[in-house]
Amino acid sequence: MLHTKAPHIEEMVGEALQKAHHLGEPLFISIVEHIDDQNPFQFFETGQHIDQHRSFWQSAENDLTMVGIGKASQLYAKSKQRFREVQSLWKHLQENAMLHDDYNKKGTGMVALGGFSFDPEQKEDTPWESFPDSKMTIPAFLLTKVDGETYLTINALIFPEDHQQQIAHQIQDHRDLLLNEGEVSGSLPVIDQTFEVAPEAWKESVKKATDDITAGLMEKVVLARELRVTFKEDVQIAAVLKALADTQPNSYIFCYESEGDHFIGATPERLAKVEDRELVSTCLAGTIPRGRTEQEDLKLGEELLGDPKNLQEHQFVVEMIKEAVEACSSQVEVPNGPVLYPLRNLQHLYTPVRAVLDQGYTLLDVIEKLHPTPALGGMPQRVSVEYIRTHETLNRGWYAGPIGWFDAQDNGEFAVAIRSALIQQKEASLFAGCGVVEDSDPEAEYAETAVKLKPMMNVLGGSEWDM
Ligand SMILES: C=C(O[C@H]1C=CC=C(C(=O)O)[C@@H]1O)C(=O)O
Ligand SMILES: [Mg+2]
Repeated sequence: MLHTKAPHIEEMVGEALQKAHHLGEPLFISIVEHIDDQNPFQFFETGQHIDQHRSFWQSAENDLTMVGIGKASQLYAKSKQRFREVQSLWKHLQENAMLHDDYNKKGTGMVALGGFSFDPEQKEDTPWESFPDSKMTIPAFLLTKVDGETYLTINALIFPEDHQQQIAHQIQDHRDLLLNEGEVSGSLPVIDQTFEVAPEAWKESVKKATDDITAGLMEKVVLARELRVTFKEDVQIAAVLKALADTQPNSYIFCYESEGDHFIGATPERLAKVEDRELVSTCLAGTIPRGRTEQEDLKLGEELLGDPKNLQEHQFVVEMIKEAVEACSSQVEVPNGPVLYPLRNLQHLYTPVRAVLDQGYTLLDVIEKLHPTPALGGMPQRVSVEYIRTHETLNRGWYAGPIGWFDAQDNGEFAVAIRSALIQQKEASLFAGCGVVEDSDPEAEYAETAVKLKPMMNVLGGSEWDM
C-alpha cells in the first residue's frame, strides 16, 4: 500500500498555533481523510505502540466500526449530573475547534468514545480504578469504517507553546505506523484458573429478592454475579476482540482501554441511537437458550414468547422506555408485543422503540432519562438501584453502564455494557445478571447467567466451559 502524506497537517497545526497564541488557550484540530481499506483489529493491535488508551466499537448491525488510538482530549464528569456535564464539556471543546472534513460521514471527525459506570453513587473503586464515573475520549487517531468506505481522522489539541514541526512530524510518524498491512498476530489466552464468586450466596440473594418483591418492596430487580479467571500469560486483546466479532453476530463489539486495563464485551442491548434526530431505543429482556437443532430452537423460541415470567420481565422494560422516550420526543412507535432476538448462545424478547427527538434534546439527555432501564436495574428505578447497591456484593463499575459514542453532528449511539469482562493483564472478571421478578427460580436464574457468560468465556480460552 502506498502511503501519502496526510493532507494539511502541517498547515493546520501552523494555523491552529497562531489562533491558540491569539486566544491564549489550546485549540482543537480535526482532519478527516479517505484511506484504503484497513483491518480494524490490526489497527487496534498496532495502536498499543502509541498509547495505552484505545477504544473499539462495532455496531450490532455491523454498519459502523470505529477504532480510536490515543487521546486528543477527554471528557470527565463525576457528579450525578454527569451526562449533562459531559454534554457541556463537549460543546465547549467544539467552540474552539478547527475542522477539515470533505466527507461528512457519521463516526468521523470530532468523535468521543467511552462510557459511564452503572451507579455513580457506588463508593467502592476496586477493581475499576481506571474506569471513573464517566470518561469519553476523543482519540488522537480514529479509524472509521462506514458505508463500505474507510476514513482516518487525526485529532489534536494544539497548545500555544507547541512547536509546529515537532507536532506535525509526530502525527505523521504515528499515522504511518498505524496504516500498515497485515493481520492480527496475537493468539487467544490459555486459562490457568476459573473461580465462580459465591454461587450459593448469589442464589440465596435471588431467593431473597423474590421474597422482597412479594412483600411489595419493588416489582423487579436485576442481580449480577461475577466469574474470575486467571491466564497463563497477559491477554492479547486484539485477538480476543476479533474472536468476539467473529463469533457474536447481532451484538455490539466494544473495548475500552484505560491505563492499560481493558473493558471488553459483545452486548446485544442498545440503549439509544440518534441519527439525524431519529431516535431508536430497544427493549431487550427475557431469555432462553438456543436449541441444538432447528426444531428445538423453534420450540424454545415459542416457549419464550409465551412464558409469563419472561413476558413480565420484558414488559417492565417496555413501559419504562416508552415513558422516557415520550418525555423527549414525538411520533413514538412501539409494537404491541415482542419478537425474538437470536444470538449465538441464547435468544431474547425484543421490542424496538422508534421516535423523533424533540428540538433541544441530545442523545445524552436520552441516556440520562433511560439509564438504568429495568433490563439492568429494575422497577421502580430508584428502589431497585438502591437495592443493588446494598445487596449485590460485586462492584459493577462499567458493567451494565452506557457505552458508546457521539459526534459533532449530534449523532451517536450507546449500548449497555453487558456480556462483558474487565481484563487486567493476566486476570479477568466476567459479569452476568438476570431480571428477577416474583416468579423467578434461583436455579433457573443461575443457569441463565451461566449462558450469558459464555460469549466472553469462549473467546477467553474457555471453549469447553459449560456449567
Ligand atoms: C443483565 C443482563 O442481561 C439483561 C439483558 C437481557 C436479558 C436479561 C434477562 O432476561 O434477564 C437481562 O435483563 C446480562 O446479560 O448481564
Ligand atoms: Mg431473564
